[in-house]
Amino acid sequence: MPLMSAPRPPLFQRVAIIGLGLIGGSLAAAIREQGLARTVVAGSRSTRTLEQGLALGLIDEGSQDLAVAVRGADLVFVATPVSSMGAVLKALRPGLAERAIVTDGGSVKGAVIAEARRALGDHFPRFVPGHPIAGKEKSGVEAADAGLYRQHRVILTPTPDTDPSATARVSALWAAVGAEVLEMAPDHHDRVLAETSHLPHLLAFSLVDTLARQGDSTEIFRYAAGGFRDFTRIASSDPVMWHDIFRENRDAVLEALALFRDGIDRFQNAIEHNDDEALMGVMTRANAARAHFLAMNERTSYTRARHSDDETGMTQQSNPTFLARPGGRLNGRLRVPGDKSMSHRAIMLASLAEGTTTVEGFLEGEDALATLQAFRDMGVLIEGPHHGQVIVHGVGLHGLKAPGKPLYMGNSGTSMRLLTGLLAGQAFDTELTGDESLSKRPMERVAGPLREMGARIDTGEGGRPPVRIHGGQTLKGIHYPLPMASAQVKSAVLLAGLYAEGETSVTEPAPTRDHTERMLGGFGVPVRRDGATSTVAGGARLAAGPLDVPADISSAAFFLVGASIAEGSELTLPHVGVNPTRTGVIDILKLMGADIRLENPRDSGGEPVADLVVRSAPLKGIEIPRELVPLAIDEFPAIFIAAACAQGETVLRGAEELRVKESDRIQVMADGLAALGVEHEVYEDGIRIVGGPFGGGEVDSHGDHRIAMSFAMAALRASAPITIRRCANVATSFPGFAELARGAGLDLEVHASKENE
Ligand SMILES: O=C(O)C1=C[C@@H](OP(=O)(O)O)[C@@H](O)[C@H](O)C1
Ligand SMILES: C=C(OP(=O)(O)O)C(=O)O
Repeated sequence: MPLMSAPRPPLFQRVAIIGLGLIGGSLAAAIREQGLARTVVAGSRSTRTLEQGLALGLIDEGSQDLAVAVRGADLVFVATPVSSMGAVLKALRPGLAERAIVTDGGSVKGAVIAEARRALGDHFPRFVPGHPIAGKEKSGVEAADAGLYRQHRVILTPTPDTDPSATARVSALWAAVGAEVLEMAPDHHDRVLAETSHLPHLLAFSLVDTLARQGDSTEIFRYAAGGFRDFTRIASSDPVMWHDIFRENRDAVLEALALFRDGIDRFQNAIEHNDDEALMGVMTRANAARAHFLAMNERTSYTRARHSDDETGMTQQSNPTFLARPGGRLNGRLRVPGDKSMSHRAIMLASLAEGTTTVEGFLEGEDALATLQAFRDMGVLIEGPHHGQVIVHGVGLHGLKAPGKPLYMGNSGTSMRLLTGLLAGQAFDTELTGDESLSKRPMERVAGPLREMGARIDTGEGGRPPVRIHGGQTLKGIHYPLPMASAQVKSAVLLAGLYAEGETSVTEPAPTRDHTERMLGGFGVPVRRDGATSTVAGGARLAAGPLDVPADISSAAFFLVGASIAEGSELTLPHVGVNPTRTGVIDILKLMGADIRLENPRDSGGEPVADLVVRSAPLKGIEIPRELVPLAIDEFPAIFIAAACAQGETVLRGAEELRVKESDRIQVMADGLAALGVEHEVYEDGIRIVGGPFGGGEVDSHGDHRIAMSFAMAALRASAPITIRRCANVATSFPGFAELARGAGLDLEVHASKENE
């Protein structure tokens, strides 16, 4: 919002900046640039600094007398070193107007608040402690930069005595200069900063000093390459400032240092004792944690990033918008990412196995990563993922450890439901949480049968997450007739059955995906299958072995539909899993007239795979056979788009399960179709869609990955662009979708936007 067009009243009349260095000078510059105050005054002991400030146009006036500098100001920003804050506040106090708000930029809050309370006396409620987290290695007024605070965080730490209206005005100022403002208790701030800023600075100073004191230090520095330079960049920071910070935040810094010392001792031990597992454990956990915070800082959609956001409210989510333009066709050969259902199960079973399992083709999407992270949190050493390869060092059926915090399942129903079954048999308690969408999905469907087995499980309001599982229960095998066709419920019961006395069996009303049964077999645990009933015996041991995860037919489905509806298309999708419990989408599209061929059918570790070849073909509307519904359950959003492009009507019934997926997929698809002008009628358990030409428009995916990707494909046949909102969750099942689709010929742009889900 640069100062241009319509004049608006400035936020403040007269702002006094005390201490015109990088931090104070940059705020002065930003206030100037944005027209946020009529007058900016500076107070500084140094005439040279004041002259520079005037010469650079940062301030209108300056005074060496701080009480004079603040006279008549409605906002005072103190940006002097923390150690001098008490004296500075005392010096300016006599000049403060009654309603003046005072705020600061000190990087330690507890000590500054104590000083401010003493120095300001009855004016203390108008003091708003703050800390802009921004800086450069350069210092001084000449480094002032109006953009310094843009997209940086500012933490305000008001006390119970702080006047909320003063906090609100300071917050408005920081927001106006482009910062993201958050509030935090002062001691929390000091602890967090000790760990994330003060400790790394201390380590950088210490490492450089330690090496410099050695006799041959010039040698070391001459040959020190990137690692040394990267690690010690911050040792160039201002020693006086850091001296103050270490002193003022003494307790929290010492605590952080003690924590670090424990960590470094563990590292030393592992090297000394050639403990490869411990060493790899430290580094793979560190890799994962770093990926987590990078994603958080870059505000990418990322399960682990969102987790932290939920916990701390620290960052706002970026939730991209897809803009898909009409026309085009799809051509080429493209491998879609690994199967999501199998990736979840691979991590789970490999973790419970004895020995090391190498998984190839693992889906590096958020849902599968949520499962992976959960097992890391329960002490399993997992290397990767790296180009789809994951190496899991199994801990055996009883080797999981209690996690230190609730396990976050993100957007993933499969993770939460399967884990509920698996955790019901553990000796420790666990809690499973999820994002906004998952928190609305039914969990009693798994908790119910598990309780029949003797598990103790609490679900949240209305039977939804969080799910609390009380460990240490003795489970007994049951026979459970599934009330709905759900592979997740079936799998949860079978996984609990591994821990139960005797046999556990489930009978399903219609066939659903059987990856759990097949993969258990692959790990050497026999699953007896008798018609619709599958049975496992408790206490079996899982034996590790290599696993290959084929490409996900659910992800291929978007391309099967896209190539079918866009004239002139021909696509080859290699190595797709074609387990007969998953191929409903191929059967349905073929019934509609699609031209899809399965080439090179083969077996891959107990799962059938093939290369799919699809060519565009005129589609016709059909009545979808009910028995195909569970075999295509995740593909209906894409099938609805095929129906919209078909000649005649397509009718789906018996699909009420679609209402409890990541969104209500019947209603949300119907709303999107309505936006494009596609005629349809909604039923409780399905939909009727009348095919024909349709337009563009704006569609809300409701954060549902499959809805977003389906409407992207619809653009191939729309007469105008389709804008699809809230597409971040595409990364749950199909990271890289936009690039892959674009490479095949879809005109798709991804725009960043900052909407919260
Ligand atoms: O077991 C699985 O991996 C899945 C089962 C299905 O859910 P339901 O069991 O709820 O039908 C499916 O929708 C989901 O994407 C994955
Ligand atoms: C329903 C789905 O997944 P989940 O239940 O694991 O969230 C899906 O991927 O379409």
